[in-house]
Amino acid sequence: MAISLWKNVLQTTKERILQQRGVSLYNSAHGYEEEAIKKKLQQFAGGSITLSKEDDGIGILTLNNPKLMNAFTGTMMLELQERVSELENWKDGKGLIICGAGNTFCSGSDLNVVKAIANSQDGMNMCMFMQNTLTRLMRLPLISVALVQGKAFGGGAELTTACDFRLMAPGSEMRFVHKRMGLVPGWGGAARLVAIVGHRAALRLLSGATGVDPEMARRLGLSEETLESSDGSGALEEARAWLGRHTEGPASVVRAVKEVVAAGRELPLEAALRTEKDIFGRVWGGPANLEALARRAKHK
Ligand SMILES: CCC(=O)SCCNC(=O)CCNC(=O)[C@H](O)C(C)(C)COP(=O)(O)OP(=O)(O)OC[C@H]1O[C@@H](n2cnc3c(N)ncnc32)[C@H](O)[C@@H]1OP(=O)(O)O
Repeated sequence: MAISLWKNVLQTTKERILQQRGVSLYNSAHGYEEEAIKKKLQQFAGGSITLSKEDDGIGILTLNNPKLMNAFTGTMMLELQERVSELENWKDGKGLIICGAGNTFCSGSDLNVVKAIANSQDGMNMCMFMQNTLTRLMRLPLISVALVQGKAFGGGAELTTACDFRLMAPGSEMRFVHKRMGLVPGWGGAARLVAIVGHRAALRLLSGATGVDPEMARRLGLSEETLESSDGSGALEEARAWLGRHTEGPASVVRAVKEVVAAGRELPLEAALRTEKDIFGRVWGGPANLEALARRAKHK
């Protein structure tokens, strides 16, 4: 009796921890040295990650390093972590679009950084740092879209898989180039790709370092839609309109929708069901629910 009670408490605590945003996958118990890798990444400056939080509850996160096809410098990795913390605290947020400056998405890690930290200790720390950040990004209670223009290569392709959806502009390309670099994805991109396209397609894309155009991405279920516009502002407007259709309504409800799906994706069935019950309890009889009942909403 006492043992089963204890097991239940442990299980519930584990579920709560999983659900908590901002909780990192890795800590010092895993040999992760966060302060050491932050200090190292700080030495490789350049580019920036900007976040604009709009009144309609949509955030626009822009990778800015167009000189290097928006490759991730060390300081950009640090800034991404800061922006994710900011988004975790944005209670009015409903959606997020991630895009790159200069009509291209991101060419992965800055190869100058890769060269400089090509030793096991730094590599593992950088890998854990980016997995922590991208897992927190994936778990945000915001519906997220990667707007792929130009190239999304290497870590850039991995970043797109941390979003709920991908929209591709005409002529754009995603490519997991890691194998050609003697690598495998390390930012969580392989695990997420398998979840999105299945293990056979993921193996094909990784083992062939295959370029994926918008049509192939649609066929694989990697992209939701091919946009009409290939220029920066036109594509962004289309992405906003697309996301706007999924983020219509009060933030409390949109965020709850994302949360039940995230629980279903990440938790074992019973834990997911319990989480769904808790989230249901938050919206049931809430202002949006009462308002819909009062207006006798019909769904034609
Ligand atoms: C997490 C693991 C990883 O992400 S490993 C890194 C994986 N990424 C790569 O290997 C990408 C290497 N780059 C490329 O294949 C090409 O530059 C791509 C992205 C196809 C773009 O080609 P293209 O349109 O012809 O432009 P370009 O080659 O002239 O590039 C413009 C300038 O940007 C630079 N650049 C590009 N990508 C990176 C990168 N990842 N790190 C550092 N620099 C990069 C290019 O070297 C070029 O610079 P420069 O004008 O020659 O000084």
